[in-house]
Amino acid sequence: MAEERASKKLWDRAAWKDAGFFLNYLRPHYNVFIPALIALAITGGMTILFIKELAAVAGKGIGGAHGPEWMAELNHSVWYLVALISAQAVIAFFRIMLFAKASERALAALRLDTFSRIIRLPMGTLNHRRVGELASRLANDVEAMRETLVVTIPMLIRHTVMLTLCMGLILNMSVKLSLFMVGTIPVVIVMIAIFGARIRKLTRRAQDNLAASQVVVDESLQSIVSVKAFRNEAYELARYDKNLSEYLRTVLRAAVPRASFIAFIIFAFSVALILVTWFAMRMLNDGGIGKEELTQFAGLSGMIAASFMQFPELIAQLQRSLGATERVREILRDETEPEDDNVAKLHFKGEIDMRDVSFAYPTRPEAVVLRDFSLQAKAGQRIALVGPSGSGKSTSVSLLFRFYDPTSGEIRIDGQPIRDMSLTTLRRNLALVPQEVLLFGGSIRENIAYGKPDATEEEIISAAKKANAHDFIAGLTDGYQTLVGDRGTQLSGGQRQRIAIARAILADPAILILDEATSSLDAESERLVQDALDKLMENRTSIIIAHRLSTVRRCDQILVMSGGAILERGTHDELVARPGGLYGSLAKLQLE
Ligand SMILES: Nc1ncnc2c1ncn2[C@@H]1O[C@H](COP(=O)(O)OP(=O)(O)OP(=O)(O)O)[C@@H](O)[C@H]1O
Repeated sequence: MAEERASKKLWDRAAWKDAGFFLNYLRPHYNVFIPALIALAITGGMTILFIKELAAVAGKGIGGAHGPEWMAELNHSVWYLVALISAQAVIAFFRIMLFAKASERALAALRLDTFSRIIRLPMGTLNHRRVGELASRLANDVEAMRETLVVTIPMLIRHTVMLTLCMGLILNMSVKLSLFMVGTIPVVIVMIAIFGARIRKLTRRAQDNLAASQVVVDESLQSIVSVKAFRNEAYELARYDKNLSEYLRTVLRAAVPRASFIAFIIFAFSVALILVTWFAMRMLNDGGIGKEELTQFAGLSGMIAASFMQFPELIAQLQRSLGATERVREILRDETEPEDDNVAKLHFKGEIDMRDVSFAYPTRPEAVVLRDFSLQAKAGQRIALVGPSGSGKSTSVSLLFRFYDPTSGEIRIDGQPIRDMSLTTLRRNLALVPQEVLLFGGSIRENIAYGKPDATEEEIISAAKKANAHDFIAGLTDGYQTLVGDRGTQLSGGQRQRIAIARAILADPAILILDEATSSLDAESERLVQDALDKLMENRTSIIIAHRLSTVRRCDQILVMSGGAILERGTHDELVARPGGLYGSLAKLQLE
């Protein structure tokens, strides 16, 4: 699953090349980032100096130094140590601040860029990629990159500097002892390589299982009403339990190599310690090394071991981050819809001509959803689309918005092919009042102004009045400033619909698409909504995905769809009069 793809080998050159794109975001902050890197190297070096001096003083003291001269030397060393750690603390403060400044700014720019790409992706790509996956890229993958930049890379640099310095210093003290100590390391490296790979693989699988069980939690909580209504709590629990059991099995399987690995590492390090101590004591006995040097050697060796132990985790984190970087990079490479927000405003008359349009969704090219679909509307006409669920009504409308392009045939508005128009001009001339209105978190005012962000207060109120929404809004304590909660749940269906109508009135489109609500409103609410819709449809071309005969009756033309093709077309009276027609039988059913 995702994790499998997320991790990249360190020697994967393509992945590194991909990761290089991030430097473009970091480059503007080099003036801060590079000093931070230098500060990092300096503080790493200071830590080593600190350990070296501390160990030397201890070694000399334990080695038998005493008297006033020694006390003066000791005091001198202590002052030196205090000065050293104070300077280190100050530099560390600035280093962390500088790192945060550079990397957080670069990452914010990357997040903004990524979201701007995602939101401009064409519908086809959005369907293909699934919204949850895209959201997770923005959240998790960029977060993984953040972790790497703010924690992993600084740690890697710090430990590399420290390792190199320590090695240099101990080699300088005693080549023999150093080589003996370093000789124990390859055994540990081989064991890490063998056990580490197996553990990582099993851990990754366990994480996937855990993620799958999390999906069950997310899904069932999102559809909690259905779960409860069907009394399916036990069913969901069983699904969760199944994934959890798989996780448990994998995790426990991973426990065996993990336990062996940890036990072995502890054992191997202890044996190495015994061996090195034995060798060191022999050297001390032979006079090959002094007591002061020996404690220094021990202190620095401790630092080497501590740094060394960090590397496997740091490298694993770097590999995960390389994978995450690649996935973010993929989005940045996806082709987006053109940005043409600054085109001059052009108001259409509203003449629609869809001719012999056929279409299949890019995700399912074998399923033809529209066949030779034709729709002609003069400016100001009302056209109804009726037909069973899945017959292609919504699809034909999404072609008008150019969410997708037809496989064959042509769509023109005011005689111009929409393929040649700017998307902004096209979509600013269209407005959609959907069946189920979801409001954005924000105030009612902002929600109405969504179709025309620069609208004045008067325009907003006038639109709300036409939409029969002003009275109920004015009745709320905060009026137009009332915040609609998570997706506007505190407002009733009819109220939300009237806000959507006000939004469309304000946007003043030449062409209106109306997806009639199927859920029935109470009589009063229905009357208010219908009346608002009638005002909205005045002087505009309207395409109505219709479910009620009352609306259809007054339309200039009705297209009866089935299986992506138009079976019948005409006015209500013409269609009812047609013997054996689908519309006629539907009308009969509804009227009876
Ligand atoms: N994004 C998509 N990707 C692939 N197939 C799709 C997609 N959207 C819809 N379809 C398919 O296209 C066909 C027509 O769907 P469409 O939503 O246009 O029908 P509809 O007449 O509007 O139905 P309803 O009245 O239920 O909304 C259906 O078979 C549907 O499964």
